[in-house]
Amino acid sequence: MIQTLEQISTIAEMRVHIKEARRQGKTIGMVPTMGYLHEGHLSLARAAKENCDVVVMSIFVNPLQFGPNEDFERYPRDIERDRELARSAGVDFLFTPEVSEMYPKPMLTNVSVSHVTELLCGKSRPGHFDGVATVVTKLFQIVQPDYAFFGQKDAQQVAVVSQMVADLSMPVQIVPCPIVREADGLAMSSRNVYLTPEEREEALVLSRSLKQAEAWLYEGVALRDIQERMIAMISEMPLAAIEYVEVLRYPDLVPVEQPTPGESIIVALAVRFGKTRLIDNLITSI
Ligand SMILES: Nc1ncnc2c1ncn2[C@@H]1O[C@H](COP(=O)(O)OP(=O)(O)OP(=O)(O)O)[C@@H](O)[C@H]1O
Ligand SMILES: CC(C)(CO)[C@@H](O)C(=O)[O-]
Ligand code: BAL
Repeated sequence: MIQTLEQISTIAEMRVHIKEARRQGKTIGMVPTMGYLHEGHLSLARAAKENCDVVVMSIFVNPLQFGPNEDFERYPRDIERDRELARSAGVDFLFTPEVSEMYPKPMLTNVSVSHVTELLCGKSRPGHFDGVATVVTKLFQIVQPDYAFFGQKDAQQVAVVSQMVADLSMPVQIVPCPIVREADGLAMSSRNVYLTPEEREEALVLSRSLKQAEAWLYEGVALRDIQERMIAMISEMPLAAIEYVEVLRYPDLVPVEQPTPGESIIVALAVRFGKTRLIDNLITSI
């Protein structure tokens, strides 16, 4: 069957299609993104297609989640290419609102999740997760998905959105999906295009250090020592500037001395290479 895709840019039109899908008793899967699609995004769309009758992908670079000195203006955008990739991954509706459609007036409402937002990216990007929680709430209100697919590359985002959905009894199931990597281990990210060849080469230390951390974890190395060894390993790269390396319990993001068997542990990092901020993580248990 030929996959067709409809691009929609207004909330009103999106609602018409959602209403019709619901009338036909179809299940709706949503994949929220900021576009400039890569295999990571497409893996979410395919997972949605396997599990839902109708797949809605949103592409919206959300100004609310960017700090004043961050890359909102220069965030990569290519809607023509994205449309074709989304279609080939089984997306039925591509929701691409302008900022003026999503925020026609100054926003006086803010959705804020506490605790799990107070460290890692939440600490280094103040207000970021308020912006995420607010726009995700709004997208869920518009699309009313039964399932929403998020990548574990943004593991803290999964923890924040899952907490929000549980706390506010939102009628949607969050489906976390595994990190997709390049053949050499670099986690796929739209921001990888910013990297110079030298920065990209050095950035391989991130996935390498996470693999090493996993081995140390199984050997019973203390979590604090794992953190210190990773910092030493990444610091050997002249172009790397570490924002954080943390080992915490997941998904509540609480520091623990040593993991107990079966308990999920996240090793999470954010490191800058030149102007590019990369994140990566590993979630595992002993
Ligand atoms: N490598 C990846 N593997 C799996 N999911 C991913 C990957 N990269 C992004 N995603 C997921 O895609 C969704 C949209 O993310 P987003 O559009 O911010 O892409 P991104 O590549 O993470 O961008 P950036 O790294 O520049 O923030 C999120 O749920 C995110 O976790
Ligand atoms: C979930 C999201 C689309 C909200 O803007 C964004 O944070 C992202 O792309 O991960
Ligand atoms: N994937 C997280 C979106 C952001 O960096 O703003």
